[in-house]
Amino acid sequence: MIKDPRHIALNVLCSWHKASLTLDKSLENHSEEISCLSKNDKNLCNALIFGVLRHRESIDHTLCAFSNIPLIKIDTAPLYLLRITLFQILYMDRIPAFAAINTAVDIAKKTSGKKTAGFINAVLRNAAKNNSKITLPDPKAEPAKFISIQYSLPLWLSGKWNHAFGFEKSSLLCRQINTIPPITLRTNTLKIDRQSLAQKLSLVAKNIELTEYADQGVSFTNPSILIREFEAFKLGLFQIQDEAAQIVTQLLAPRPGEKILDACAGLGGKTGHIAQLMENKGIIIAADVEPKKLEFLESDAKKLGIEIIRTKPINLLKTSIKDFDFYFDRVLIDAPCTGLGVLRRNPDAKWKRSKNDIARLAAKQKKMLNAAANLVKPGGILVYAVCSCEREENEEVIHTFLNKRKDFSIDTHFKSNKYSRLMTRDKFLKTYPDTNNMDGFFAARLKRKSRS
Ligand SMILES: C[S@@+](CC[C@H](N)C(=O)[O-])C[C@H]1O[C@@H](n2cnc3c(N)ncnc32)[C@H](O)[C@@H]1O
Repeated sequence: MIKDPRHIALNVLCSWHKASLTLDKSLENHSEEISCLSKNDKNLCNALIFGVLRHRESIDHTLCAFSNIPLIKIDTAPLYLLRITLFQILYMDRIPAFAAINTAVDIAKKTSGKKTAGFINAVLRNAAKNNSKITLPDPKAEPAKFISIQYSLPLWLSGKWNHAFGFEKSSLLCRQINTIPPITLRTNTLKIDRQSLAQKLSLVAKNIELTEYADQGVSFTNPSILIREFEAFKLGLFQIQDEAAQIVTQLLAPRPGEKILDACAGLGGKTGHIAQLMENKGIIIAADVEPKKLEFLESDAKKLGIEIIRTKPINLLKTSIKDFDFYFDRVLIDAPCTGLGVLRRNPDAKWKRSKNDIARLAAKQKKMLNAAANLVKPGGILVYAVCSCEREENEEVIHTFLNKRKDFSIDTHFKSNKYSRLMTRDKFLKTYPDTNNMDGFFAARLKRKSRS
């Protein structure tokens, strides 16, 4: 079994790159090798994988200047080995350049042969010596290109953000996306209060803070052990969830005794929160097109002490009210989306998403919102949410919906002083990593007209 953290990082990145895998899946496929590493080596392996994915475009800009072979013609394994090693040289100060290069050459000999190892050695030594001479595009003349290289964003996306948000906001957003986010969780108030949980966490993590906008959130850094090994986790005292995701459920504002549909429940991050706000009284139907996710959700709900969830595998696009016994007081549709609002946590997505994905998912979101709307009772509430800041997946979905569905309107009467600063003038919830230090989310709270 491979024991070097750099070699394992290389394997994780190569299998992520070659197959249509998410980074999480690729990490899971290599979990046996990773679990045998010491704590320090695990941290290094993680830092290399995430670091390369965060800074890939900037690294490639430097590599291009020192490689006599165009990067597109270099095989995946040597290319990622170059990226991993250059990341260590440019962004980490704990490993001397010569040591990082020697290790890369050793790995290259094993994985790609002597000739490639020689090429890697030459490119890296040259890059280590001369990287300070590299220049960036002029931000005034080529703003999108500058953002793309300086902050490592694919050019199509830097162009889109520069157009949508302007140069300054895009730069701040990109800078924040490349930082390591705090870990945020939501207290399971069915079992413990937030203060007591924070106290327990202070034994195993640093920089414990109560979130400002989410009522039950706690954030922290530097866990001393894996989170799944926290005693509080094993006891079901919390669920990991970003502050923005918690606010979405606060916007739904479910009450005890109601009937709620979580139409895209996934692994149940928001379902658990709904149950808490309902004080474990009423009915929640947790639906998703992937039954495997619902199996996980069920076992997690048991651990959290929730008794009011019924799971239902459905394709929302092929569902009507006949598939349910009743209309719902509230429906949450946390729709499948590009995930471009959570690049800080999932930097792999920026290299796998494309412009077409935005259009394709926006079309699906419109259909799903319409289908979910048919399940809301007159006078009931429908919340649409996505973890993306793209207009096509945000306002455009809602405007298309409201143009067609005259039986719905934006619920302007809902008041929450606590997070009114996060609401736009049109009463949409919008969060950004740079301005709010949260994931980028969009949510709209809609109300179905009562029968007159
Ligand atoms: C953004 S995720 C939901 C995350 C979840 N609500 C949470 O907070 O953990 C979107 C979910 O929609 C589900 N989905 C995609 N297409 C669907 C469809 N046609 N019908 C029902 N669910 C669907 C996906 O399987 C995925 O779990």
